[in-house]
Amino acid sequence: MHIQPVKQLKGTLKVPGDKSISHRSIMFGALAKGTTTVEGFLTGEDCLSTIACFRQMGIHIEQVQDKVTIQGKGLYGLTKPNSILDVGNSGTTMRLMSGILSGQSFEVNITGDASIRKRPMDRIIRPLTSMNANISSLSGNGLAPLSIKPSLLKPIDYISPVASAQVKSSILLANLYTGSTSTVKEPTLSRNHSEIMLNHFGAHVEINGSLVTSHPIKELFANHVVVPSDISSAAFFMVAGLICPNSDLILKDVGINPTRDGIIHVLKEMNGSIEVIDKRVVNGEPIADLHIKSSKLKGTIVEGDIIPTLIDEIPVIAVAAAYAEGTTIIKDAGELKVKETNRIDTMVSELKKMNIHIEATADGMIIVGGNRIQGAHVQSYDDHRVAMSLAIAALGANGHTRIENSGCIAISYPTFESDLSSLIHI
Ligand SMILES: O=C(O)C1=C[C@@H](OP(=O)(O)O)[C@@H](O)[C@H](O)C1
Ligand SMILES: C=C(OP(=O)(O)O)C(=O)O
Repeated sequence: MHIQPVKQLKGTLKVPGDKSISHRSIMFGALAKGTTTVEGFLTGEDCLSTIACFRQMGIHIEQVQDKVTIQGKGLYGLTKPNSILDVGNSGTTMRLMSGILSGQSFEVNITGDASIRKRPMDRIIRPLTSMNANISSLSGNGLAPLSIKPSLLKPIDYISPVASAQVKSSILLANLYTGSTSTVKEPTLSRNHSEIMLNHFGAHVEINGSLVTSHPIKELFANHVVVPSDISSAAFFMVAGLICPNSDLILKDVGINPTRDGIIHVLKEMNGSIEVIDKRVVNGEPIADLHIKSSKLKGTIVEGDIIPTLIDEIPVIAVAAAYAEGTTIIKDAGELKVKETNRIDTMVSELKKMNIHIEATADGMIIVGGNRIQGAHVQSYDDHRVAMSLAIAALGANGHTRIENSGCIAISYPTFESDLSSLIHI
């Protein structure tokens, strides 16, 4: 991808559907009785991997652009796939599906791409094994490929060492097969889309702060799902609109669930002009339009309980910090090291090439803003969020930027480049 600096960004944009909610609509739709319909589905490669896996397990799924119909077969309707399940680049698919597969009466192996095979799976293997799942790492090192064999699951009261919606959801899904009550306590609350959507499908999941209780149910029932626009995708345009001069953007129908909206708080704290307009609720998920205007940003500290609510947005927050006056410190974000890449290392190495003052710390980064930012030849390391964050950094730089391996953007935001072009006024 080639990016030239821009003079301003202007217009209205509806970014594609939320990735987390899109994955869950397929999984829960497959396990529900009856026909589930989805609108606003994200056609990113990760969500298409989820569709492919469930098709391989005998679920009829029709997908035409962002409209999906799933013929659910109930909690016990999945069938043994003919070959290994491949989640591609998607950690969410691997970890949530493992919870579901632990409760099936067939044996299955799951794998994914080179990045997935380096990401920690012991974080789900441990609690699922405590639930009596027969799940193991085929290489014996806590990494995928995983093998899952049939077993009779029992409930768990799990105190999670990590605030991870993927770990929490994996346990909630496995608990559908225990006929009993399980709880998960997190160090700080992670995104709660599974809890909200499971209840929308007739489950009984209680949320008490960072403690979630899954009560026994007989079955899930099909429903209609409207997917909000993904705040993690909108984040790129929030930062772009703030750092590019004379900009004025409206981002439509963005999911602003409080377990996901940390980026709005941080950018406002940095003096960003973001107005949250027309708040409403769809399928239990709060959404709103966001009005973004160019702003003179200042540095801030991002740490503590807010981190899980903006974990995927930290790469682009680092870009905002580079354009701000003063120093920004990001702490408590060690989870960034186990994403598609080590996002602390990849962002630090590539933003340095753009003449940005940024240093890695043990659990985050320190960015000193206000330097003259230079266009450069940079790498995505096949990490979609890194690629898009670098594209945003390039919009306000001096000179041209070339981003290698930008094709990975299709993992979460296939129309990123054309959406960006639609707002550019050179
Ligand atoms: O549950 C989900 O849909 C997700 C949870 C987060 O991962 P962790 O659970 O590993 O924090 C996030 O980074 C990922 O993009 C999507
Ligand atoms: C970490 C991410 O996704 P996943 O864990 O599903 O691969 C992401 O989209 O930034």
